[in-house]
Amino acid sequence: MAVDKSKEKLLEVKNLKVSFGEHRHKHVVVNNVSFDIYKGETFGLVGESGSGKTTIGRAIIRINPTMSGDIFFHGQKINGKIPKELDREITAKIQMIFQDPMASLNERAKVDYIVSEGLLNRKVKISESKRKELVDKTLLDVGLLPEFSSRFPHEFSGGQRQRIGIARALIMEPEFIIADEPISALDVSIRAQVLNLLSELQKKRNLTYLFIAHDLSVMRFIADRIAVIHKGVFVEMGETEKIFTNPLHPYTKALLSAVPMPDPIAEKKKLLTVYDPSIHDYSVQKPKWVEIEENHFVLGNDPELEQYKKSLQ
Ligand SMILES: Nc1ncnc2c1ncn2[C@@H]1O[C@H](COP(=O)(O)OP(=O)(O)OP(=O)(O)O)[C@@H](O)[C@H]1O
Repeated sequence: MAVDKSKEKLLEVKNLKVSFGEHRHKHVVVNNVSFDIYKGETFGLVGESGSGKTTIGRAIIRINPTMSGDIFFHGQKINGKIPKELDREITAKIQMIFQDPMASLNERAKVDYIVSEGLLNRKVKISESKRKELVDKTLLDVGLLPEFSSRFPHEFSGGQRQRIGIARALIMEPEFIIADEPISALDVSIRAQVLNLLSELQKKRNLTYLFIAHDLSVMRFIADRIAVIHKGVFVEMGETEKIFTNPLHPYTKALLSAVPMPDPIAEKKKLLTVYDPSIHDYSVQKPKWVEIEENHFVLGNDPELEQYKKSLQ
């Protein structure tokens, strides 16, 4: 899907910085990141382990405080101090699906409770019969049977548990879902099913996704646009097919050439052999983030940008 700029910008992230630690121990892990996500699209974040992808997701959902920059949802600022009413609204409208369905579900609670926990915490209560009806419907929507609601998480397979995680998000009727490596902890044989489920739900419910993954083949399948992040900084952003067929930044090229490995440390080591950040000489001029062609952004200093431009001709 090409970017349709006439569509509403659902989420706008402007010059976002996130840091951890205090004073001398402070380290910035997301540095000056800007992007928009249009309603109905899937925006992918790719980059190696530790590059800051999850931190961005958690900043949007207000788990991580932001150091500077702005995040807007439907044009309303949602980071920093915000009115209670807005906080409540976005708590429902923005949901997250987590990587590890084995760790993210409360083992001692039944599916019925897990799936409707968000509803129970809401200010406006719904009737018990309506709640049950919603749980049943949502379970069906994610391909599970309503009678599963009286069971405990350990009675399910990894794929089914991830479906429970998806149901828990969906029941809140969100508009925007942050899917943080939602299939990477699953058995290879069922990854496609869960990915297809997410695609179907997106169409049926007009959902917008921020999809975080380090596996590029997954990204190519699911994302309309992607941003490539390296050490907390965006190095390239554009339509997925364009990035795959015409990567400009050397880090993007390195990512595309490296086959993903299950062990993040091994993957990092391998990437280091194909991408050496010291190739960039930023001592004279700091790199700029520019739109090198329509909807295609890249980071570079003037000589690099010149070279990228030439390679597009
Ligand atoms: N709560 C925290 N306190 C301190 N440092 C943190 C915290 N959360 C994340 N970090 C650090 O921030 C950096 C970015 O981490 P983040 O989890 O966002 O990366 P990621 O790209 O999502 O990686 P992964 O794919 O491994 O989840 C890492 O160096 C990490 O150690």
